[in-house]
Amino acid sequence: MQDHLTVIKHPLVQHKLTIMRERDTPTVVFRQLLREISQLLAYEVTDKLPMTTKTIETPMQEMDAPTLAGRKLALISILRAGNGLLDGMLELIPSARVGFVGLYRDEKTLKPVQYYFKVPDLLDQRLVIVVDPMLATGNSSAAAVSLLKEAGARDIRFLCLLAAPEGVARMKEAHPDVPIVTAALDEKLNDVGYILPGLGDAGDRMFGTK
Ligand SMILES: O=P(O)(O)OC[C@H]1O[C@H](OP(=O)(O)OP(=O)(O)O)[C@H](O)[C@@H]1O
Ligand SMILES: O=c1cc[nH]c(=O)[nH]1
Ligand SMILES: [Mg+2]
Repeated sequence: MQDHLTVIKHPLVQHKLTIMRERDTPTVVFRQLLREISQLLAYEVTDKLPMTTKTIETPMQEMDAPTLAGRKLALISILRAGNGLLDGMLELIPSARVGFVGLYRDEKTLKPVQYYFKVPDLLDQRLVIVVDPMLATGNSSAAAVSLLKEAGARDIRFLCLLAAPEGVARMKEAHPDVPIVTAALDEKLNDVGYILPGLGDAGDRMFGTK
C-alpha cells in the first residue's frame, strides 16, 4: 500500500454504511452489516499480497495458476468493537493468526486504558492488520500500534470503518509507516470525542449495551 489514507468508495460499502449510521438500525442489522462490510474492506486491505504460481490440473489441462505466496498474516482486533470487523475478515482469511489488544477510552481524558494483550508469535515476519471500526482521536489505535511494534511488528496496516480527520492526523504523526483503510472520512469530533456525523458508539451498537 502506498497512500497513508485510502477511502473505499465502493457503492456496496457506502450503501451498507449509510444503513449502519441510521439511529434506528437495530443491533442485529448493525452487526450483520459490519460483517458484510468487513469482507469488502478486507479485499482492499489485503491488496498487493505477494503472489506466486503453482502447477495445477484443471479438468481440461495443466496450468500455472496464481496462488498466495504464503505470507504470514496476523489480524489484531482492538477490543471490543474490533471484533465486529474481525469476524467477517476471518471468514475470508480463515488461516490468519489472531491477536487481541484490550483498550477502552477513558471518557474524561479520552486516553486509552489497556486491559488485555495477547498476540501471535513471529509478528516481525507477518503482515499485521489491526482492526477497529472507529478512528476518533486516534489515541487508541496509536497506542495499539505502539504495543504491536514493541512486540516486534514491522509491517502494519490499520483498517477501520469511520475515521475522523483528527485521528488520521494523530496516526500520521505517531505512525507514518502505517497505512489506513477506511470506508469514510467524516467531518470532525464533537467536544466529547465522538465522530460527527459518525454512527454513535460502535461497541454499544454492536453489542446492544449503553
Ligand atoms: O480514536 P479514539 O478516540 O481512541 O476512539 C476510538 C476507540 O473508541 C472505541 O472504543 P471504546 O473505548 O468505546 O471501547 P469498546 O470497543 O469496548 O466499546 C472504538 O472502538 C475505538 O477503540
Ligand atoms: O464516535 C465514536 C468515537 C469513538 N468510539 C466510538 O465508538 N464512536
Ligand atoms: Mg465503545
